Amino acid sequence: MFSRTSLGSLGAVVIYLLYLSYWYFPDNIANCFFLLNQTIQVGNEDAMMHTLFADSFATLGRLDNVTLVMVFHPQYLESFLKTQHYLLQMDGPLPLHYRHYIGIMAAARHQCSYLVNLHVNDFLHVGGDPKWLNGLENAPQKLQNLGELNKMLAHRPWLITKEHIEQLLKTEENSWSLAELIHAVVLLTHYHSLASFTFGCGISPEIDCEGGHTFRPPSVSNYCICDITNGYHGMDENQASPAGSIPITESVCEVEALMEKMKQLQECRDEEEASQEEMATRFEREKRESMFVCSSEDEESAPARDVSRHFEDTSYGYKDFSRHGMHVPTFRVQDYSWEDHGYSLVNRLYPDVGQLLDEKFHIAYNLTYNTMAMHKDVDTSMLRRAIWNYIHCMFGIRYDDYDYGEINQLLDRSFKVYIKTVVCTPEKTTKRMYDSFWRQFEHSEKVQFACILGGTVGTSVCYTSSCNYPDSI
Ligand SMILES: CC(C)C[C@H](N)C(=O)O
Repeated sequence: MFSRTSLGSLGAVVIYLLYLSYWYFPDNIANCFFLLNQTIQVGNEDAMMHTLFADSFATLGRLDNVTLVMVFHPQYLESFLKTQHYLLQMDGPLPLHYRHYIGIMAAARHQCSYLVNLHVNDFLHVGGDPKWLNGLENAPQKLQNLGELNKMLAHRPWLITKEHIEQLLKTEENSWSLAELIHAVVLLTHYHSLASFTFGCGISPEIDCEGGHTFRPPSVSNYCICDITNGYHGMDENQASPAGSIPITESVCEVEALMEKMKQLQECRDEEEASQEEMATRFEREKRESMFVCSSEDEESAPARDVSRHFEDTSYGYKDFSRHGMHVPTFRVQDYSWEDHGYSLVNRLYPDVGQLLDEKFHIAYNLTYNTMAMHKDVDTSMLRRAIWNYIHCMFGIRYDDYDYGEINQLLDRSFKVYIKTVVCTPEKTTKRMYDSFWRQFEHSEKVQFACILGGTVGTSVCYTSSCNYPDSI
């Protein structure tokens, strides 16, 4: 997949650089919501991790913070990098500068200046016209036409209709071919979900990028500098207990209580089965309630000026829809599924990508170490499924055979606030939200959860967009 030229020596250079940075910045690497060097042993002998770092470096020409955080889950990272490499660098319908520009448009839609900046550099590097970076109105009409789809995919994918797709294919002069459009849709969704991952883990810019000076000055040594950029300006009630305002002893019990609930639900599952009507009602209830989940920090804010120029209609977001009491239609997964619709459509028009995405979704869904915080040998499938289905539920996607009553038992409010924010308004995620759920879980488990989020966001948009393509294709 990756260029293997001198990969061995390149790998050695990367590891050496990492080793150096480890010694240069002890305790100060605040690349995300937690300190990486406390949790990842960069110098350990994990061969897969080394290979991944080297591959990532060879492909991207740098080792970015997304890779450093995602490497907690090497299997997922490998699949993620492979997909991204394919989308950005391998033969494909769209020219290279278009691909990066679409990445910019998608990341900007979620106000993710971290990803925007990365792709601005790449865009220029592959010969993109700097004028386009002054705003979407300076880009070719063909890309401007994609703005509407970008907006809907990011915020309300269920509103996309066959007409939206046809429009793009038909606009005579600036029309998209089907293959180009599929490439664009996959890029858009890839970057929408990566924006969720980035904000969900609080990933900050690399040291050499704008805003990337992440050293912690001694005066603010009790919290990570990225709090400042997230609007968390000082000490608060959480200070006494790093895990949140609930004392640590209580949050330890939370893990046990959650495990106990999982056990009870398993027993109930074996005993009684709710009727079809009851199951449908439970889904609708959960979907309705999910619209009203919001955090106390949820305020209106205008998108950062420098990022908003890459898209139009800045006021359009997920929130408008819930505030105005609009309705998210229900899609039964039996009628609209990635397996039956998305996968084959993507594969037909952009060979291999369907396969790569499918693999990524499967890894995200099935990834387990059978741990829950300090507990080992736990079957976590029930919890992971609740998370997966809850996210789909927010997008109106229903699994007939799933009892949505389980969600309320397993996911508490602070957890739902975090999920909802990361999925629907990722730019509003704060360190406080990150800290206040699953207080005793490992950071790697929270990152794992962010991978699941990425997987499901991608799947959701595929579900809803794949069914709207013209019959003729
Ligand atoms: C997301 C986490 C609860 C997953 C868990 N650590 C597992 O290995 O399955």
